[in-house]
Amino acid sequence: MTSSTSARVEPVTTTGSTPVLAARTRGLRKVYGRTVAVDRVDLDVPRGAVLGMLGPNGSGKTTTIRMLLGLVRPTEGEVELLGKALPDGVAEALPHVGALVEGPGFHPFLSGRENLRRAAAFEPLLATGDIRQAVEDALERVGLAAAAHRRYRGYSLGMKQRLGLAAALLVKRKLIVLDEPTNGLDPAGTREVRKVIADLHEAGSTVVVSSHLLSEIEAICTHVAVLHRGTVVAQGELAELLHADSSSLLVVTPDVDDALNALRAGRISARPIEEGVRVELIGTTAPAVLETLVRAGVAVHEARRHRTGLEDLFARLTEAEESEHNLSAVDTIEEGAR
Ligand SMILES: Nc1ncnc2c1ncn2[C@@H]1O[C@H](COP(=O)(O)OP(=O)(O)OP(=O)(O)O)[C@@H](O)[C@H]1O
Repeated sequence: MTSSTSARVEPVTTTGSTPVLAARTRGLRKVYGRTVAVDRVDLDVPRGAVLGMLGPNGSGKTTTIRMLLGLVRPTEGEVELLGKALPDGVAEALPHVGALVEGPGFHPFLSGRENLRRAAAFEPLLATGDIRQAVEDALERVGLAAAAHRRYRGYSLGMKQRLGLAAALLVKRKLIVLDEPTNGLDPAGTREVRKVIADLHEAGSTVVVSSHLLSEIEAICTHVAVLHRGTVVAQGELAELLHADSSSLLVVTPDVDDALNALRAGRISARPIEEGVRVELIGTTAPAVLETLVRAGVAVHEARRHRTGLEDLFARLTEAEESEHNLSAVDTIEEGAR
């Protein structure tokens, strides 16, 4: 993980032995007029993973997902879906892929159940005789059975999301791609979606899920790809990225020399920083470090865990976005005042 404070964050990739990939992109780029929505994206989705695509609004998650599904043609680059190169392999790959993307195109005047039956009729892997049962099972799984008779037009955003998810679950898929699946859901709905994702993972499906919330990704994913301004700035196993650079404690103290002497006597590695000392938590714990310092009479004003690699990276990305947003808001106000 880089700790550079420059605007551009270097990509971090943590890969062990080469995994079998459910999806893969190379040099993916999409340009809309003057907007570069996605740029040089090399994404690896290991088979069996729950991969979270994490990024602030406008970072290119939806565009990447649309290209992954063959819904949008890349300006440049390659996409491989379940081992098939797009666009030629799309017909072969897609029946094994369930997707929830914006605007799934349900009919407003049909009920949730009728809409789902129509969607099921287009599923090549679903025999006509199995449609009714598959629809009822999917409605049940997403908690929509009681409202299935109501017209789609009257559904809340959360219910529309659930119906989209149900359509993705009509048959057992090798890969499920969900774009912001908890958007518009209340906490109970969010928990249900997480449960569905956990069940899919347990059943051996690969899941790609996008979110702008780190907490969301942390709760459900095994892998993560962080997007920023259309490029992947970090990807790999979530646990590895979270623990990268995480094992240190920042101790704020004016007694830097005493602190270093006491820690070194206790065979705890530490180095001076501007506000005190930074202690590596290798073979020791935060309470043991504090006890050592306090016993040595060091005045500890504050002690805090250093943010993990991923938390740190994501905070820097979103904070940078926010300050830019605020600046452009100021510009707009000044423009208006002229
Ligand atoms: N069809 C389009 N035409 C023009 N610009 C587009 C189009 N689709 C996306 N963009 C632009 O590309 C950039 C990336 O958008 P995208 O929707 O992929 O990001 P995102 O990370 O999914 O954002 P959000 O979380 O807000 O949905 C944005 O600047 C967006 O305005």
